[in-house]
Amino acid sequence: MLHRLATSLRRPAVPPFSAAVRCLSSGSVDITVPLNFWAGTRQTSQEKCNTEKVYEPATGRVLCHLEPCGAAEVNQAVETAKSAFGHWSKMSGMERAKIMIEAAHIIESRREEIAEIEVVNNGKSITESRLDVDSARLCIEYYAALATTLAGQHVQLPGGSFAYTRREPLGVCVGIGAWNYPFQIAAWKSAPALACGNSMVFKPSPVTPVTAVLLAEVYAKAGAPEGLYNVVQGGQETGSLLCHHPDVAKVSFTGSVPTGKKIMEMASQGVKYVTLELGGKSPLLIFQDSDLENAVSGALMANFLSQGQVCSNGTRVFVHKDVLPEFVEEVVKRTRAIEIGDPLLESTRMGALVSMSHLERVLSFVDQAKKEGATVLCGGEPFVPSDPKLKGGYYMTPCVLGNCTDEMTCVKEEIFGPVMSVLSFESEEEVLLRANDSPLGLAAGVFTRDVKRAHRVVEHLKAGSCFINNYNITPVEVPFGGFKMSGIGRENGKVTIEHYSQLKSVYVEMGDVDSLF
Ligand SMILES: NC(=O)c1ccc[n+]([C@@H]2O[C@H](COP(=O)([O-])OP(=O)(O)OC[C@H]3O[C@@H](n4cnc5c(N)ncnc54)[C@H](O)[C@@H]3O)[C@@H](O)[C@H]2O)c1
Repeated sequence: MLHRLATSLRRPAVPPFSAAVRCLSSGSVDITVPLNFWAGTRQTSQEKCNTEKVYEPATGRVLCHLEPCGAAEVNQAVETAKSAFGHWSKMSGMERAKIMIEAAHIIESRREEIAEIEVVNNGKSITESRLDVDSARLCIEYYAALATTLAGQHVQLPGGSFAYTRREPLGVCVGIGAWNYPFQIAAWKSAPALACGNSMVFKPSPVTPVTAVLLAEVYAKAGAPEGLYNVVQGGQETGSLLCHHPDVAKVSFTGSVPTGKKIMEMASQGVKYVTLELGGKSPLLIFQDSDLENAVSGALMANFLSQGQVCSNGTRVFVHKDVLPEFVEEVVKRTRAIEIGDPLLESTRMGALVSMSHLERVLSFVDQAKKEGATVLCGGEPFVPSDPKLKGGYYMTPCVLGNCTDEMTCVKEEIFGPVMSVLSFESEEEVLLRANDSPLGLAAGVFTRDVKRAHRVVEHLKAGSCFINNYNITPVEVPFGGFKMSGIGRENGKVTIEHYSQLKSVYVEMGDVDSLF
């Protein structure tokens, strides 16, 4: 997911924070500092016996050991968040905005450092990682500006009486993140939460624990009160402790549909607010009148960013039968040309998948597709880079599957890897029915030169984010979220303020009480 490329490709105006940690190389990083953060500082966990290995996807090396937080640590983090809430929620929007803008400046100055560490932990290319850091910064800037605009309403009532509303924060909010956009997800959740006056305890995925704690350091350095944004590490047990915690007012979750259902269930026990950003199996419709070069570019953007590990990916590519041969020839040619390898190199366009088990899962979807009658037009194989230090990394060649039909597993299930399924269609009516035939509805795209068709098609697509003549562009000013089982609530845009605040109505009597008794 990208925000506007043109603005985001610029270099930061401020020099990097620390030259000493710049220009990391794959296979050279060991992380030994504690990865939990609360009460304004990094914290070690007491659960030393349950440490888990965290890997560097580019090399397969162990990068660090994760110390999952148990009940005692979760309680401490929530307690410190509660105490910060008391102070932060009383501050004016302007005061909060000042600290958030400072955090954005720090991110800009540390852009390269954060982007490189994200690459080392996640395996995506440095080019994409920089754009993720920019998106995180822009999100914080955007909500800092909105923090200054939060206000209630005044309602005139009979006899000079009146009412007013106050937009108030919820309290301690929990963020639980997926591993595909670790730093960006942490920012997309914390920025609106903090702007509204909440505090946050964030739990990153145990696969990518490293950069959420950098964000904690950034907020602290920017002047946030101690405990405003905290990080607890761990997997489902830690997550579940957070969801059940009586002092938590809201859970904002990004991850898979099955986990999302569990989160909703747990939150329901405390009648807590939830935001769910879940999986997708989105359609991309390419009509016969499309600008084909742009349509091919769009299909590549819809499938191969972050090694295909993007929730909104348009993996069901429906192409009108009249342009199918031409489309397939070009998309295969350009997919074969994607440079795979060391994600820290500028020339790399596709890095490593996040883990060995995930790579194996994605490859098994390709095998299954072959068994079900799809044709592998290119890729779908494990890839071993020539650089010896990358031999243990989790690479595969990006795959285009042809001859796909709607019943195939590769067309029905979220693969979450670099695998594009190409399907043929004949009419608008038919393709709309097929595109909407999914329990998921995160995103959808259409390529056509016919402006009426574009808007007609979008009106009928059952998806939260629709793209006309582009794909996977996510400006922070625009709401993002799913229809159907792809989620509840929105991230980004003005509307998200409503998901992190509540209205209090205040009635003011200017006359006497007109008592019935
Ligand atoms: N809609 C979006 O914005 C969006 C963005 C990114 C990823 N995703 C989705 O995320 C999925 C991939 O991410 P993943 O593999 O990390 O997902 P996941 O559901 O396995 O895990 C997500 C997070 O939930 C935590 N978790 C797992 N079980 C839990 C439980 N019982 N209680 C509390 N927390 C628990 C994990 O530790 C992790 O932090 C894909 O389906 C993808 O589409 C959606």
